[in-house]
Amino acid sequence: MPSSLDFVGKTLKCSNLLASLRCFLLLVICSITVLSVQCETLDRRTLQPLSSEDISRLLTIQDPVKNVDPSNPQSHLSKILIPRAAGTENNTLVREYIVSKLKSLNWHIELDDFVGETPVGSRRFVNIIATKDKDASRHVVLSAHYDSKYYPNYPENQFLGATDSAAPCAMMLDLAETLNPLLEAKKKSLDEGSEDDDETGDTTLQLLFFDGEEAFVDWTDTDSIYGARHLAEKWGTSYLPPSNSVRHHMTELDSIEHLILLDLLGAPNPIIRSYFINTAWLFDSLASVEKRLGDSGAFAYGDDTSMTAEKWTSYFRPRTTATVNYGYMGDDHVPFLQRGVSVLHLIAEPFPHVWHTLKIRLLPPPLRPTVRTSVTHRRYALSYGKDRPAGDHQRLCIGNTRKLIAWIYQIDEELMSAAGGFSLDQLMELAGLACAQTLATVYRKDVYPRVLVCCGPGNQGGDGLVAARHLSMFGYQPTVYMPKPGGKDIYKRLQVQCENERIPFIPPSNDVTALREALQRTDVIMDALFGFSFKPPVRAPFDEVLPILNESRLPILSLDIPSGWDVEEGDTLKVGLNPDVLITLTAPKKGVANFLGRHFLGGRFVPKTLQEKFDLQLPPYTGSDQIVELPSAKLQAKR
Ligand SMILES: NC(=O)C1=CN([C@@H]2O[C@H](COP(=O)(O)OP(=O)(O)OC[C@H]3O[C@@H](n4cnc5c(N)ncnc54)[C@H](OP(=O)(O)O)[C@@H]3O)[C@@H](O)[C@H]2O)[C@H](O)CC1
Ligand SMILES: [K+]
Repeated sequence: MPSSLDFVGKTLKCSNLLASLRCFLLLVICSITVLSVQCETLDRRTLQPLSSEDISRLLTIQDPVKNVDPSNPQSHLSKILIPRAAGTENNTLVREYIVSKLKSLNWHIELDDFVGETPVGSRRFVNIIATKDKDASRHVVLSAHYDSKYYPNYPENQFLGATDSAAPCAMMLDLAETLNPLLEAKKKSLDEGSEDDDETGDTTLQLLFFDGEEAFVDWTDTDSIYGARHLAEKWGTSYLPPSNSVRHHMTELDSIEHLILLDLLGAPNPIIRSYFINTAWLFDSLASVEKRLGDSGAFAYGDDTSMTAEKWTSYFRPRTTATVNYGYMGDDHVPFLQRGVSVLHLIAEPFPHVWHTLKIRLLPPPLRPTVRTSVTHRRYALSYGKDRPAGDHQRLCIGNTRKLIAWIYQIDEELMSAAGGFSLDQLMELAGLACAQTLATVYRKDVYPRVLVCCGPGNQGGDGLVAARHLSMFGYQPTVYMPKPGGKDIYKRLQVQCENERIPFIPPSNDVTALREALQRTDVIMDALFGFSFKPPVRAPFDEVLPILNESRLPILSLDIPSGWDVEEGDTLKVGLNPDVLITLTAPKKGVANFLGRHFLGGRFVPKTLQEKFDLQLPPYTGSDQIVELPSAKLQAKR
């Protein structure tokens, strides 16, 4: 499958990604070791800490990169990383690979094989259940899904789902391989009676590889998590034969100590949160294992200096009483959670920026330009916390947009008229501040310090300059890229203000070499290129700039409308940026009605008189916030 391998090489070879995979692998290995090998009782709230010897032993048992290295065609990751939608031949190939690897390690394999009804007809699904000690009556379960998203047509059907969830599956296989000698030694000493530990002796590690997690059409309660729904239902009514260690009427589900679900892991710098209070202690234990590893230098890898003992930063968002939980996401754990299983959901949130996008290099040679296609299906539902805006607001804003673009010009004009009393400087200051606040809300500065603020020649470029100044004040390290500066006096003054803040500028040029270099030193892109006055098609030098930004695979936050999108029609020409986050100013434009990323509203300057005049039903801002988050388009559709 040359196209897949080429794609993998291009996307995953970067050292920070490999370092990230490696870190997570170490972390999971160490934590699961603590859980399955060392701890005395699993439901206790403290786990026995790892000694320095334990850590070095775990690091030296096996090279932590070998199995997750996508440039090695023999790695587990390479073997799994093919399009593998449920019911396809490739899905069978991947399943056979997983099963054969685990069988060779002497794990007990059970297949949960069934036919399910999907919107595209009947499909076969097969969950893989791998148990180290089949006689043990209690299970610490580690799980991920091995299917990839189904698409009917080329090129979308080449979608690989690297983080979703090939990398987690490869991590689980690596874990099985790494821990196997320890688990076997433990079993042997228990069998020989040289270790007297009734509780851990009856607990084993179980790996669940779910099939059919992805929706065939759109994520709904019935078109998603086919494998997990089937298994949770089946296990809820399958009783274990009574024995010394199995109490009467104990179901397979009762045998699960904790179900740990890995999803969307493998991209650099994930933010992982605690979602459930009954596994918060486990989450904290993982964070402390991570600290132990990080501080001991175990994450340092190759030439990448960002993971040294002094520099590494945590993947775990600390739990505080003030932390607002977004509730749970629709994923394979839900049917288990609903039946009372204790769950730890380890998922990157926000989702990796490679997620929801297909980034496919088309082969055979000659290589065609990389195409980036928006994925039309999102597959999760976030239950919103109480502090979220009511779900109707986006509909109300967008519902009025037929005339909105004309209105927006008129609102702008009226704001800056004698009756409105505003100057452009004032509006731009508030707009730019809202944009900086959005970036700081989504991308924390210890993980995403280096922001490349890409500014266009119009007022939106001015918003970008204001945002760059505020970001610098907030402690970020912005760099401004403005290939074609606009002529207005206000932009020159804003540039002076940035220079006084010692913000570096990339010299204006039609040559994109400097941009490419700057992207190597960037953590997140702020797209302040074009706003509501953009008229397709994209002209030079921006026709070169937009694909370079997309291909960088860095997270993108767009101002007002993703650059290159038609304000009314959206990304119809497929040349626009594909941002993860959007901060709309004044009111959402019709063109972004189907934007699927996180969507904020800013521009808290529209006075009551204009809101009434233009019948703008804007959501309420909270306190002194300059922004308010809108429910995603997908959530709207689900309501
Ligand atoms: N009330 C508000 O919401 C406020 C919003 N603000 C921000 O301002 C922009 C709108 O600003 P405007 O100056 O009207 O225009 P843009 O920034 O969108 O862009 C105009 C420049 O872009 C060039 N352009 C247009 N189309 C193309 C293209 N296809 N290829 C290349 N270049 C293009 C255009 O070039 P010209 O050669 O045509 O002149 C312009 O130079 C809004 O979206 C908000 O972000 C205000 O800051 C505050 C109030
Ligand atoms: K933009």
